[in-house]
Amino acid sequence: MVSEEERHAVAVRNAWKRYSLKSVILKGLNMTVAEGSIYGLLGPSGCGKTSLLSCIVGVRQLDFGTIDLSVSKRIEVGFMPQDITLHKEFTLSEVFHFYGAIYGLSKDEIKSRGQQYIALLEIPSDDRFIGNCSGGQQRRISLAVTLLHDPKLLILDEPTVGVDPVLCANIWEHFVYLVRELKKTIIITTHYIEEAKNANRIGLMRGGILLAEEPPNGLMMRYNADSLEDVFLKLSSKQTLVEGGGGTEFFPPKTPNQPTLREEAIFKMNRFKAQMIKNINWTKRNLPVTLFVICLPAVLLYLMCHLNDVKTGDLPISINKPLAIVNDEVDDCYADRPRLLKLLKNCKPTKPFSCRYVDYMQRSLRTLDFDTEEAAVEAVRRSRSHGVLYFPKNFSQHLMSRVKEQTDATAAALDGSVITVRLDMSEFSKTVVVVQKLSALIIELIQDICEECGYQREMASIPITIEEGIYGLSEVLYTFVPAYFGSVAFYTTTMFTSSSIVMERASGIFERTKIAGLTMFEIIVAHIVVQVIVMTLQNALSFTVLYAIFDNPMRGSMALAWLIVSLNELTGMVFGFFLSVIIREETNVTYACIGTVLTLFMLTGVIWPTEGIHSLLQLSSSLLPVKYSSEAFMNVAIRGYGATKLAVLKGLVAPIVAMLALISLSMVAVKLKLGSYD
Ligand SMILES: Nc1ncnc2c1ncn2[C@@H]1O[C@H](COP(=O)(O)OP(=O)(O)OP(=O)(O)O)[C@@H](O)[C@H]1O
Repeated sequence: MVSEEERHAVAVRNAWKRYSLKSVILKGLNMTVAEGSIYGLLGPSGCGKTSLLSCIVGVRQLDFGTIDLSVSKRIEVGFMPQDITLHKEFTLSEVFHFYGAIYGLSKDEIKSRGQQYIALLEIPSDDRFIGNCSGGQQRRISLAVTLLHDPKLLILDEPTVGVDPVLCANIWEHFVYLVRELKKTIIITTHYIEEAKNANRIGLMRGGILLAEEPPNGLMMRYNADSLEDVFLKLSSKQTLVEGGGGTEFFPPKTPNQPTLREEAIFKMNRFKAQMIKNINWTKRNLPVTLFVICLPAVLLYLMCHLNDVKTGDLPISINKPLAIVNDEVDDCYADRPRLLKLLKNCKPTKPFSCRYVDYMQRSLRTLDFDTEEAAVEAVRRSRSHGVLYFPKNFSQHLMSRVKEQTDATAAALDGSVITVRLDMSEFSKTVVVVQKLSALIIELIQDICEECGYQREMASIPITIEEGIYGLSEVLYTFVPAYFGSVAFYTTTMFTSSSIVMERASGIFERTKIAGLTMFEIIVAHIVVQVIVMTLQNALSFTVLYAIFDNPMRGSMALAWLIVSLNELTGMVFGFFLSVIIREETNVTYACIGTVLTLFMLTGVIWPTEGIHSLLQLSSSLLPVKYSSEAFMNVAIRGYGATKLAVLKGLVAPIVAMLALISLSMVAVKLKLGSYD
C-alpha cells in the first residue's frame, strides 16, 4: 500500500464493473498509485486491465466504487490506448499537429517535441502516412502522441508490444527519467512481465481484484520467487484454490462513480480548429468518397433529365426485337397495285393499306415477315419477335368501306378491316410503347387515306384534344425529379455523416480524441461545417444540371427551392447522426443507408406515384420529411408557389420537425446506451 506520507496519483476503491450479468470484470478492486512512480499493472489477457484503465480516464464508469485522481484536467492526462487509434490516412506531422492543437500547443512546441520523440522512439522521420508505417512504428507514434503534451499522469496500455528489446529498454529508460526527474506518474500494462521489474510498484490482477500490490523486489522476496513470472503463477494458483475457479454471485447496487476528470469547456477555438483541419484533411484524403457524395445527385439527375429531354412524347425505350407480320392480304406489295387501283377507283393508292401500315411502322420499329400465324407465334415464343400482327384478306378493301360507308358499313367490312395484334406482354414498358405506337399509326394511316380519297382528314381523328397543360403536362416526367433529387440527396448526406462518425468510432479515434478533451459539441459543429460545404457543392452541381445544362421548369424562386433542398439534406445529416448513435459497425451503417434510400424511392413517389401505393404505405410515406420537401420543391418549380402556400410551407416545416424528433431520439438512445457494447 502507499504509505501515509506518499500522495496518491490514482486511488481506486472497491471498484465493481460488469458488462453483463455473466461478465463481471471488477469485483471490489482496490488500487493505489503513488505520485511520481511507475505502476505496472499485470494480469492475464481478458482479466480487465483495459476496462480498469478506461474507467480511470473516464471513458467508462464503474458500476460501484470510487476513483480518485490527483489531477483533474484532461490536459494533465496522457492516455495511450491498446489499439493504434490513429488516422491511417494522415501523415505523422498532421497527427502531431492535430493532437498538439487540441492540447493548445504552439506550432513550434509541436515541432520540437515531435522531433524529440521521433528520435527517442526511432520513428521514421520522412513524414510518411501513418498507414505506411509498420505495426511497431505505428504503436511508437501512438506513444509519441500520448507524450507530446507532457502530461502529469500517463496511462499506457501495452506500449511496448511489437517493439524490439533494445528500443524497449530505451523506452523504459525514458519512463524512469520522466518519473525521477520530472515527477510524472505512469500506469503501464504489459504482458512482458519481466520488463515490469523497472516499475516502482506492481499490481497483479486476476479474477477482478488485485492479488498483490507491491514493489517488484518485495513481491519476489515475499513469495520466495526468482522472477515476477513465478510470483504471478504462485499467486494465481493460490487464488484459484480459494475461489475454486468460480465467480461471485454478489454484485452491489449500481451507483456509477463521478467522472474522474473535469468536463472541458464546451467549445474552445483551438480544439475546434484542430478538428476542422482534421475533417478537411480527411475529406481531401478520402476524395473518392467526397466526390461520390458531391457528384452522385448531379450524375443521376443528368441521366434522369436526359430521359425527360425527349420532348416528342415518345418514351425513349427501344424495342429491340422485330414485330412478326403475317399478311393474308397480299404476297407482293407492288404486284397487287393494279387490282387495288381498280377497287379504290378515285383514291389512287400507292400500295395496299397493309403494306403502307407496315411502312409506317418501320419508321420506328423493325418487322419480319412470316407466312403463317403459327410460325409467327412460335417466333415470339422463341424470343425472336416482340409480337404478331395479322392482316386479314381484302384488308384494304374493307378498310376503305369502313371509311367511306361509315354507319352503313357492313359487318364483313368492319370485321375485315381489323388488324389482330398479339404481343409478348411480359415487359410492361415495351408493351406500353408498342401499343401506343400501333394505335397512333393506324389513326395516321386512316387520316392519310381520308385525305387521299377526298374526305376530311379530321374524320379519322379521335374527338378529343389534350391542350398544353396549365401546369407541367408537357414535362410530365419532371414530376419525378424532385422526389428523386430529395431521396438521393438525403441518402448522400446520411451516408457521409453516419459513415464518417462510425468509421472514427470503430477505429477508436473518437474515444481517444474525447479523452484528449475534444467535446461532442466541437465534433458536431466541425462536422456540420464540412457537411454544409459538401452540401453546397452538391447542390450547385445538381442545380447546374437541372437548370443550366437542361432547361427544366423553375417558375418560382430558385433560392426557395435551394432552401427546401438544403433543409432536406440537413435532415439527412441529423438522421446520419442518429444512425451513428444506434449502430456501431461500419457495414451495418452502410446497410441502413442503402435501406433508407430504397425505402425513400418506394415511398416518396420516385418509382411509383405515392397515390398509387398501399394505404398502409401511404401512412408511412406521410411520416417522411423527404415527401414534403419533394412536393414543396415541385410546387415551387412547376407551379411557381411561394413560401406562404401550404404545400411549400410543409416542405419547410417538416424537415425542422423531423430534425428535432431525431435529435430527441438520439438523446434517448445515448441515455439508453443503444448501439453501445457497455
Ligand atoms: N464493451 C464490452 N462489452 C462486453 N464485454 C467486454 C467489453 N469490453 C471488454 N469486455 C470483456 O471484458 C473482459 C476484460 O477485457 P479487457 O479488455 O479489459 O481485458 P484486458 O485485461 O485488458 O485484456 P488484454 O490483456 O488481452 O488486453 C474480456 O473478457 C472482454 O471480452
